[in-house]
Amino acid sequence: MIMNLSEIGYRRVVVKLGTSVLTSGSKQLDKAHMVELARQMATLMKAGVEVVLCTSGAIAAGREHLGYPVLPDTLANKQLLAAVGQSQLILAWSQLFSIYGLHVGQLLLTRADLHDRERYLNARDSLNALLAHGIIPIINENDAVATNEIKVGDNDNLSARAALLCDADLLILLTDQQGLFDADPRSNPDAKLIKQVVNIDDSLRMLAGGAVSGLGTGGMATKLQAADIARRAGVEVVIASGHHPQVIQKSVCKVPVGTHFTALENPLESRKQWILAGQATKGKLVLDQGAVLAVTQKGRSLLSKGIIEVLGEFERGATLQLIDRDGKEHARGMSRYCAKDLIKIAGEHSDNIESLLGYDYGDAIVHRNDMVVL
Ligand SMILES: Nc1ncnc2c1ncn2[C@@H]1O[C@H](COP(=O)(O)OP(=O)(O)O)[C@@H](O)[C@H]1O
Ligand SMILES: N[C@@H](CCC(=O)OP(=O)(O)O)C(=O)O
Repeated sequence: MIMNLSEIGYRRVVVKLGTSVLTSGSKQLDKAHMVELARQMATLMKAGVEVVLCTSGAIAAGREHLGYPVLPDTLANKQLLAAVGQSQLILAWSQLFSIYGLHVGQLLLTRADLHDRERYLNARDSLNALLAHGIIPIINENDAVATNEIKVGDNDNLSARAALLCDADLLILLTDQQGLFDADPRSNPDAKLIKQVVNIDDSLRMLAGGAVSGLGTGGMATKLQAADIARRAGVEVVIASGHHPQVIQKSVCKVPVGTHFTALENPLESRKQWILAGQATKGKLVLDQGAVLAVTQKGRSLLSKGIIEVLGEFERGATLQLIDRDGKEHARGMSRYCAKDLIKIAGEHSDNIESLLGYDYGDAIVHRNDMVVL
């Protein structure tokens, strides 16, 4: 297939490779296939498209290197395998890209690096510096040190956050299926490929199941979360098979492949992207119907009057999920009050905040500038 790289529509691309692609379903890294993927990425770099690689496979590589016979069970064992495997993985990528005269630079991130605004900006500078020098940034989660508390948890979400971090215009999630199907194709042979997605809603989320076997994390459910984060920030997304011929080139040249997600025309501003992508949610506020309407339809801040219940323990500045009585999440945002204060003022008129607490940080519990409506 001849592709006209001069007509490429994208400037900066994040490619995420799942364990399923890197091992081709086996118990070891499939280096023959990795070299083909490296070749496709190198071709793009040479054509002037900047490529950021988000690679899984550390745990699989660790298991291969140590001859570990069974899947890791405990967190400590996963960390052990990731510590051994990450060095094998980056060595493999470094050798494979060197065939094409390219250098790589490694960034191992945790949620904490994306949570803190200063660290977030530092990581962004480092990514930009690598790209400015024609070096391929290779990202993975820092599994060896990350506990569940500070883990992003899966590389699909991590790659979406990376796409925001480096202001990419395309995110390509490569896996062992042709794309998103209307049911898990492993258990439903008649499942149909969904070629185009313009809106991610609950009915679509219902179709996306978890990972079924091996070392994959999250299955299609986390890929859909990643696609949602990315497209809200104005990044287009492709989910496709990592074994489809020329899949990376085709995605970048807009040749239809897998499932394509259109980006929102009016992407979130950078601070809101950070709220959505960087933070772990620490608690939930249950809103009455009027508050849900005010927040989602009228662009208002959340006031104490509309809060029915406060769930979880959190400090001021924590990111919270704003949910309705049925538990459906409508928005996410940063709270100007801690949980203990909110328990006292929930359901109360804003005028009473000062008398109830002895101080007040303003009427808005979650200000609309600190909120992302989902
Ligand atoms: N609706 C769906 N469409 C496609 N795949 C699905 C769907 N629901 C669940 N899956 C599963 O998701 C798996 C891919 O996710 P995962 O195992 O985490 O791969 P990776 O290692 O590439 O991230 C597929 O093998 C498939 O069984
Ligand atoms: N960070 C882990 C992979 C986590 C993950 O999300 O895996 P996958 O679902 O295969 O993309 C590793 O390198 O093994």
